[in-house]
Amino acid sequence: MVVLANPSVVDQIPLLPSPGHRDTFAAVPVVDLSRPGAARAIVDACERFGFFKVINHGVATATMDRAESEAVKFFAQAQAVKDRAGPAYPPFGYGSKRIGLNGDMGWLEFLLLAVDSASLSDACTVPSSAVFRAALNEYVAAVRGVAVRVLEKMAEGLGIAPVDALSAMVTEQGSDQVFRVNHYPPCPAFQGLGCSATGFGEHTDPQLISVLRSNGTSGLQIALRDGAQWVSVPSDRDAFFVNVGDSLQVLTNGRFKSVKHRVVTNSLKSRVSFIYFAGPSLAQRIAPLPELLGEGEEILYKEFTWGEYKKAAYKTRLGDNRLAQFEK
Ligand SMILES: C=C1C[C@]23C[C@@]1(O)CC[C@H]2[C@@]12CC[C@H](O)[C@@](C)(C(=O)O1)[C@H]2[C@@H]3C(=O)O
Ligand SMILES: O=C(O)CCC(=O)C(=O)O
Ligand SMILES: [Fe+2]
Repeated sequence: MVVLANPSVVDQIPLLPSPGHRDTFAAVPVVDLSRPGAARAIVDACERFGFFKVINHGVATATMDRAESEAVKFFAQAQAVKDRAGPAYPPFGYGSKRIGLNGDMGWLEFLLLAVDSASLSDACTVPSSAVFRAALNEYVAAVRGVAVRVLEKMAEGLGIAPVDALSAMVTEQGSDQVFRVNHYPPCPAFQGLGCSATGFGEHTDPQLISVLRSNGTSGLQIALRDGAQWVSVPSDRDAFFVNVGDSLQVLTNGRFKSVKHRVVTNSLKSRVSFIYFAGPSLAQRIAPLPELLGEGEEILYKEFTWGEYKKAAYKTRLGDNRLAQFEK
């Protein structure tokens, strides 16, 4: 007989097939940010998968380790203490199991935080520990630097001038940057049954790009062939993983794919991930960049601002196709 750890809660979380060795995505595109071919490699990966791994990014291991160990300490606190840092919605803070406001549930707890310029927004006092905050601020400044370099290389690879054509959307005053720390505790309830609890259900990220770093526990999966196949991304705690978001799909008129991804929980090990979501200012117009349109190329999307898209996105469920309502 299988005894569920806490049936009332686990029962509300959808199940996914447990990943097997054959699902491993060994061919994750790897972009070496220190090499001249990076720009071309980024464009190629964004066209093929909307996803790639970044190595030789220059971020100190100590910066990543410090942020991770402080996050582990935060999540190890008593539930009542963590709840004082919540709720996550609206608009920022600690949350557990509920993702968004529309009924999505996952086997995780998280901190959802606003970023102003290159550090956590002072308007949000969570997390309150000065040591944790300092560690996250150092990490956020570094990962934002990686996002900016990736967007610069992307512009170069796409042949768009100036070099900051894309990155300026993130560095300009008022850009809408979000930082998320996810903790997926082990979920042994379904061990041996061929299924696992969903950590974070399938979705695309609405922003331009997201830059993810996790501890050594795998769980992230991406969809290939328009969702026909799910593959597991081998974890690499020294690398960053970049997702193309919906807004970048629109700016490139569908040339770059906003990648569907999800997280499957591990029955024995906990996963800790940091995700920096690079969004533009609310007023930023999101429409295919004229420089990227071929002669006579059909424009696939109605025009909108990031603010309009974000508002619409927050009314949707996680797995919804949020861009559908903006297609022509
Ligand atoms: C169900 C939801 C959670 C989300 C807002 C939404 O209504 C649809 C988009 C979701 C998402 C996915 C990527 C990021 O984790 C996130 C912060 C974002 O910008 O869009 C989440 C939203 C959230 O958790 O608030
Ligand atoms: O935690 C992860 O590894 C991915 C989570 C994610 O996709 C998200 O927070 O949008
Ligand atoms: Fe995501």
